[in-house]
Amino acid sequence: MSHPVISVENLSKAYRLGHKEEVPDTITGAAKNILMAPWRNFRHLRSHSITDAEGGEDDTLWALKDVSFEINQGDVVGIIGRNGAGKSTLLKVLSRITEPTSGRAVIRGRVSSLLEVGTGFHPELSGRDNIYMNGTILGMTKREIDRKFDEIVDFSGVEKFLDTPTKRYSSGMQVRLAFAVAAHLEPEILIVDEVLAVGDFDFQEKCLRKMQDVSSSGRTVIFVSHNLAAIGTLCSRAIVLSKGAIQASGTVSDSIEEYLSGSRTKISGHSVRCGEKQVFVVSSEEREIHRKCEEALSFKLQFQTPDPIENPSCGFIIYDKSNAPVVGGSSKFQRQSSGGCSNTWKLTCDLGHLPLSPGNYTVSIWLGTLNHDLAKAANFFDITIDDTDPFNCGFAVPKSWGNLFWRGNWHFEADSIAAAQK
Ligand SMILES: Nc1ncnc2c1ncn2[C@@H]1O[C@H](COP(=O)(O)OP(=O)(O)OP(=O)(O)O)[C@@H](O)[C@H]1O
Repeated sequence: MSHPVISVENLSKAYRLGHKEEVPDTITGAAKNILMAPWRNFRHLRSHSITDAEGGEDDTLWALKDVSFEINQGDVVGIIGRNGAGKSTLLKVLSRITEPTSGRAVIRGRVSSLLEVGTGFHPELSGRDNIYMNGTILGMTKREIDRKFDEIVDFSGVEKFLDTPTKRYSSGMQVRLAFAVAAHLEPEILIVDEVLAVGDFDFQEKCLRKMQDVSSSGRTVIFVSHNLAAIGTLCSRAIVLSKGAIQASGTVSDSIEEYLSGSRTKISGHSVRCGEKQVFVVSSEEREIHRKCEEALSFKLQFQTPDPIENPSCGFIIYDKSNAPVVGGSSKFQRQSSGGCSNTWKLTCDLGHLPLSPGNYTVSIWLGTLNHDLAKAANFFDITIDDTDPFNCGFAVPKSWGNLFWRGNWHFEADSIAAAQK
């Protein structure tokens, strides 16, 4: 049976605003940090009591506030949250790069982490020396590192620069080597912060595959990313952080749903499962569209797919309150798509001046390619048409007309011949 390898209890981390904490950018610095921790904590307690005595903590920012969770051996856990939610701070505490202000994180196993660019490398040492230094810190013998060395170099693609100090590497090269080192040195727990933001598509793919390999060999992976589709593909569960606290924790699908629904920017979203572990994330800019009759109607979607797709297509059906379809359309039937290949797409669908009668409607959407279905989402967003007198004539459109009203061109002519014959 799997047992907890990480137990986080009431973990909090405060930063003083305007007093940027020095975060070590090398493993040696991190080791020094750990040795200095008791002294810093003592200083922190003193400064806290001084601040309290002065009656204010206004300059304190809680990057993490009372966070508790457990992670079992073999779990692959995604950490998601908006910018500034505390994700990187949590990973830094788990990697012992920074000390918590209160609470604790108990880690059982050898941790290897890929945090911010440059963390974990000594800038003056060559790529080669950094590989050996990291392996040694992880408790590996020289022979063990020798065995992994070629694989690391091959994965990172920095062979030509192995004897160059890493401070001369581009940020992309540093991340490539750092990920290769972190993932190949057989850690029991692999912690990775947003590796997918750097590097080209092939490298991102390679990283995801490597993390999958690490997890399938029973190791624990903790992975921070803003790429929700990648989190869905890789992780078995997810934790959502919001303003330093846990907003949700559970299955990836539920957590992503919760994350998208809690958005301050009013982005609504659905994560739709297709296949075993694949999560397809779709978000719309508005959850409720309010329009006047015949006012131009459009909707915008963003979607991420686990694998890149070509020629995406979108369809929609608008339903009335009794769930009867009113009208639908599809870019596939109109053979309108986009060239290119990507796993992140933005779409604007312009419906023009659709003459919907006043009332409430729901919209379901379909996404796919010209040849395949990818996902369907019912009740994706609502449309409310909220004026009752589109003709501006003092009469409401009767419900009995149905869900569409029509603005025809009416030509009346007095039929004078017929009138004369009477
Ligand atoms: N070394 C530091 N000194 C002072 N404040 C910090 C420090 N590191 C982080 N913070 C603050 O703590 C909060 C949480 O930051 P953190 O980097 O953990 O967020 P995040 O969720 O990783 O964000 P992002 O998605 O943008 O990377 C932010 O308000 C940030 O400004």
